[in-house]
Amino acid sequence: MRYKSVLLKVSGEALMGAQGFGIDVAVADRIAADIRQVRELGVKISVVIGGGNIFRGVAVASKGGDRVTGDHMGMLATVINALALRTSLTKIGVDAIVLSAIAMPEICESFSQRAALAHAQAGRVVIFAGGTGNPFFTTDSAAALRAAEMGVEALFKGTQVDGIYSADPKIHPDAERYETLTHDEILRKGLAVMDIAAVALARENHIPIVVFSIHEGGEFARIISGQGRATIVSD
Ligand SMILES: Nc1ncnc2c1ncn2[C@@H]1O[C@H](COP(=O)(O)OP(=O)(O)O)[C@@H](O)[C@H]1O
Ligand SMILES: O=c1ccn([C@@H]2O[C@H](COP(=O)(O)OP(=O)(O)O)[C@@H](O)[C@H]2O)c(=O)[nH]1
Repeated sequence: MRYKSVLLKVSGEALMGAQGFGIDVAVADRIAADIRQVRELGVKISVVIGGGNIFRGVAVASKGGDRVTGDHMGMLATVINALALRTSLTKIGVDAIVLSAIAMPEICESFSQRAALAHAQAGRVVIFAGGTGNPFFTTDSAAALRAAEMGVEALFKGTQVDGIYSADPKIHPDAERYETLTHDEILRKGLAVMDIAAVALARENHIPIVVFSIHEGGEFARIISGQGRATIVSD
């Protein structure tokens, strides 16, 4: 096994499936099954979940609304997604817990590094909700931050595309796909698959980033086992 402990960033958009908004339970169930498969390989997993399927702060700001309020709404969206993923995991017998960066004790536990490490040690899949808890950040940055706090061996970004390309492959179908890159190359070439703050934080903490398609069932386990299709970023 290439890694023994990883953090998986699940894009909010992935959860909406073909319906274009919200949560497709069948997709959440499939992602949960992928997580269970990797867990069965003996890998410790924690998860940061996005919120873009429900709300993005920039969408409010671009229509003349207040960015900070928009970001608060976006962070709340990640909590909704985290609860859905926990439900899907619990249903298939995987013990999972949601820790939120924004306190909402009636709904889930609040994040602390201590609690997160204790739950992981107890064998639970820890789902981090609420992003970093601060506006003007993204859940990619939250993923790099939690990856550093959990001391994992790699940050897996499960997204809409199967790796990092020389340009956005959705806009430029002829873009070249990279097998490997360094953090520096992503920043230097301005590759937009992950935000700059997230890549810089991962670089500083020497955390490899693995970008792969979350839409391919079983791909997470294949990559962990050294197969599959992904771009691996390391220093
Ligand atoms: N150089 C690039 N390589 C790969 N994907 C890119 C690149 N530039 C832009 N993208 C786009 O970035 C998207 C992933 O970023 P983002 O929308 O933040 O995803 P997520 O919702 O998974 O966090 C991909 O769906 C892809 O269309
Ligand atoms: O630390 C964070 C993480 C997220 N957000 C807000 O939550 C939204 C949803 O997160 P993101 O866009 O990262 O989700 P994804 O792209 O993974 O679906 C963002 O647009 C921001 O408005 C935020 O304010 N701070």
